[in-house]
Amino acid sequence: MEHVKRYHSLKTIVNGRELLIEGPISGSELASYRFDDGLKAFRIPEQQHQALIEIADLPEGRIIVAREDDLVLGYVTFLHPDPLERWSQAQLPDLLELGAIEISHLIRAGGVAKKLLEVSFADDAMEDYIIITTEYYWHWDLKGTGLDVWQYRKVMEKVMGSVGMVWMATDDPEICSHPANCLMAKIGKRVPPESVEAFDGMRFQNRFLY
Ligand SMILES: CC(=O)SCCNC(=O)CCNC(=O)[C@H](O)C(C)(C)COP(=O)(O)OP(=O)(O)OC[C@H]1O[C@@H](n2cnc3c(N)ncnc32)[C@H](O)[C@@H]1OP(=O)(O)O
Repeated sequence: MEHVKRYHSLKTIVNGRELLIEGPISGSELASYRFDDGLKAFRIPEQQHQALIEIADLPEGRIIVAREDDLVLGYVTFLHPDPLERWSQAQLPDLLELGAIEISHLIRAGGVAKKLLEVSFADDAMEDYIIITTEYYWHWDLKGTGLDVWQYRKVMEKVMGSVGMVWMATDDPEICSHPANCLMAKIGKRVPPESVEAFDGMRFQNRFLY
């Protein structure tokens, strides 16, 4: 499968900061930007910056950023699922995982997460993919936001739902281990039925239990 990446962008102002939301961008572009210290939800900022640079250059990888001049203040990643996760079992070339979305405290609750996804899905190529995201409450910044798990889950549903990602059932043990965890997905218009069937097969692997 050819992974087509078409650049889109938009401008917005949050907390007096003029932001450019753009992508997919290349690894070398990302390397030329600074990375905000507050982007530390998944790894220390330097390591996360490096990880995103590598994802940007993967054939299927897509990084969309929110930046003020050359300072990255938010990002979202899309790539094939980790080989250790069940979502990679069928080796679907047209399945991408929204692996991480993070916005700096400096500009949170200003609509930037939703705008990152708006720019991500502005590319018609996204209609060729099943896009999934796995929501685990232990990845959430409950302390920083002061939200409880259900309030945070609501925020994630609003962010993901803004581009048509919907909750989907699964018997994945990690997801089922807490009721606030969930799988969300969007199946693109041009995804063939065989891929959807393979995805459904990965969602339910313990049918004999029911
Ligand atoms: C797959 C994964 O990556 S899971 C992990 C997700 N990432 C994290 O938890 C990292 C730390 N958190 C963050 O980076 C951010 O808080 C995010 C990504 C969760 C949200 O980003 P933001 O830019 O603040 O979200 P955005 O402003 O677009 O808000 C989306 C909706 O949630 C609401 N919202 C956002 N933050 C809050 C809050 N703290 N309290 C109440 N509502 C909130 C917004 O008002 C908006 O609601 P609306 O659709 O009714 O207008």
